[in-house]
Amino acid sequence: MLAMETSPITSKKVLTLVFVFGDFDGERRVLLGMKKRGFGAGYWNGFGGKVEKGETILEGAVRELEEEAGIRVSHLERAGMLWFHFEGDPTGLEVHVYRGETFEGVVSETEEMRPEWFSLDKIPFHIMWPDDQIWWPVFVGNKKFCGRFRFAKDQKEILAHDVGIFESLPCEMEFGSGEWVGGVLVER
Ligand SMILES: Nc1ncnc2c1[nH]c(=O)n2[C@H]1C[C@H](O)[C@@H](COP(=O)(O)OP(=O)(O)OP(=O)(O)O)O1
Repeated sequence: MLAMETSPITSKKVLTLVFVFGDFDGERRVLLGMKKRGFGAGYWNGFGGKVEKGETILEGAVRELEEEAGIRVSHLERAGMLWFHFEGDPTGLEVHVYRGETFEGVVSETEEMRPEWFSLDKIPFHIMWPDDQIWWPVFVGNKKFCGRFRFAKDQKEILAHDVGIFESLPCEMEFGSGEWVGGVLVER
């Protein structure tokens, strides 16, 4: 067991993260975007960002997808929640993960993201946030999940994490309490 926090979390930012899936002649692919600027630049990721005042988290997810990839989804399914804490930073990140299947519009490069479809057996984990490969199998397995990750100050090394599979969301897991189980996937 690893202690959950060594520096306290006193505030949080709420963010969204959207993955759109598609079938290409029987091959299942996911749309990822290369982040071109700002936080997470240089990583492939889903699409998303901060939820703005006056919008719901779902509305924020739909807006960010359109702003970053040029496409509009009519339905997003809630898939999971991720919490991130960087050593020494009192602001934690609460990320709401969604999956989409159908969309309108043409996938387009934007100022923030360069989108590309990836076959599910060729996900570029080595150029993604290091936590992604931990929760990804649960996510693509269509299970609802929640995960907590404590990163070192360098924002690269994961010091502790805890990922759980749940019947429904929100999950019975909290950001700032309990113990984080180092490197273990916990079925709850
Ligand atoms: N560790 C990790 N793994 C996977 N995905 C993420 C993280 N940390 C993250 O923040 N994310 C995701 C969550 C969001 O989708 C983006 C970050 O959003 P950001 O670019 O900061 O928000 P915007 O509102 O688009 O920012 P600006 O418009 O101010 O540039 O990464």
